Amino acid sequence: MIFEILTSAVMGGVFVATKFFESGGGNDAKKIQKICDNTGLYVKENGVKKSIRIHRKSKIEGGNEYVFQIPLGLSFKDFEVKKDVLQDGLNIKRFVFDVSLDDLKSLKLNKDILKQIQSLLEKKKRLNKEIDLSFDGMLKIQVYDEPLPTMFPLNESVFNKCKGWEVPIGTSRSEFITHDFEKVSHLIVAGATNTGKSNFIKMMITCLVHRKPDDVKLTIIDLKNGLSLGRFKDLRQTENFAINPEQAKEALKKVQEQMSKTMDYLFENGYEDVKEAGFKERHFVIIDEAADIADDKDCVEILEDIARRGRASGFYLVYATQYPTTQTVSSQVKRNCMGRLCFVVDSAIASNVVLDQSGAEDLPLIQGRAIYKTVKCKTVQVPYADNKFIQKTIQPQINIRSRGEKNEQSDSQGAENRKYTLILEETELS
Ligand SMILES: Nc1ncnc2c1ncn2[C@@H]1O[C@H](COP(=O)(O)OP(=O)(O)OP(=O)(O)O)[C@@H](O)[C@H]1O
Repeated sequence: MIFEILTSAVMGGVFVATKFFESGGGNDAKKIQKICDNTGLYVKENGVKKSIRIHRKSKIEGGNEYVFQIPLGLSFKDFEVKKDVLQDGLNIKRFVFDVSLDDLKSLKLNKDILKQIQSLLEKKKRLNKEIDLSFDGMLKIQVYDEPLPTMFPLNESVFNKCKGWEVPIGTSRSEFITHDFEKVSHLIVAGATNTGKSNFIKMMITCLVHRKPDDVKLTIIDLKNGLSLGRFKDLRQTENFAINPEQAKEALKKVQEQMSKTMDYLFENGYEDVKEAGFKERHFVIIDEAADIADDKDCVEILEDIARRGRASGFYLVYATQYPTTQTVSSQVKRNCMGRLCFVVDSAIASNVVLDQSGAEDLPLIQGRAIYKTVKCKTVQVPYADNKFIQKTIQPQINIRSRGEKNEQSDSQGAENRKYTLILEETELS
């Protein structure tokens, strides 16, 4: 009996110690204050040193949030630029006992119990905390016990989490995040080369045609020579497909005409927008590498028009670029695109163009890692869309066209002829 009480007490102690060390021994706040002091993040007033002061600590999913008052004379930016120093400081030479409740339950109450506990205690892991900083009059530092996953594979269950006109954006540390085009009609997607923009667009199109096969219409402008989005060209939902600036201009003109007709209809019938009119259809205008048409005045004017009038008429813009500058993302487009998804960029200036704040230049070099912003910024890992999964998912939506038609048809055309038509492939026998 005494033996059982003693071992239970030891096991309980191990578990409590594990949790205590995992949460930073309860002293991450003190550690943050110390790091700030050591790195010069304090002021001197009349010879008296003034450091950051802890205001509140609260539990958040996956970690803790610490709220600090910062002394007059320091700015949020001063702390933001020291993010790496703070994060490394919290992780320096720290080990935790990686012992879960299940591990403890697996212990057997016999004479080997001490050996079993010893082997559990040897099961150590290095701390790998990540932090996020924000400011709302107070400095908020979120300390997460685990880093974000570096891979979030796309599968059908990810699509099933979306409702209405939502598409997956990714997972943050605490939640699955979607973008709802009915709430925020237009989206800018930016990031340096090879960071995951095209993957996001492919994933988004696959989701839309899978979830809304009869209601979604697509204009796809793939200025990466059609290489990245070519597999969507023959979807029955694709009304326009362009691979160069001339074709892009043609496609955009058609979209603008359609949009104007819809606006006229809404006006003549006294509707405020397509939602009120009960229209189910939504038309997505998707441009991958928009910088290539950013100096074409006609194209830019149409894009600005879509960004301005598209919400009411059900035309949604997805504007992706590798080069976010004030020249490639016009102020009109930007003002009307309240959704932003920014992968790592090369400078704080580029981050500012997309997000109106720095931060995306400091993202880790992990493909698919991005900052998503509508109102607040959230760091996410975007789902990775395997081409085989995409192909399998979109296959039922692909029109089969005759070989002759395939050769004849210019890349930007064919929408009207192709819509809802099944044209069988010619064979030697036909
Ligand atoms: N969400 C993701 N998770 C994991 N890996 C990804 C993710 N997105 C992209 N990748 C990887 O990164 C590679 C480049 O992705 P992608 O083609 O989307 O980049 P990009 O930003 O469009 O590049 P570029 O502008 O140069 O065309 C992909 O081939 C894939 O291996």
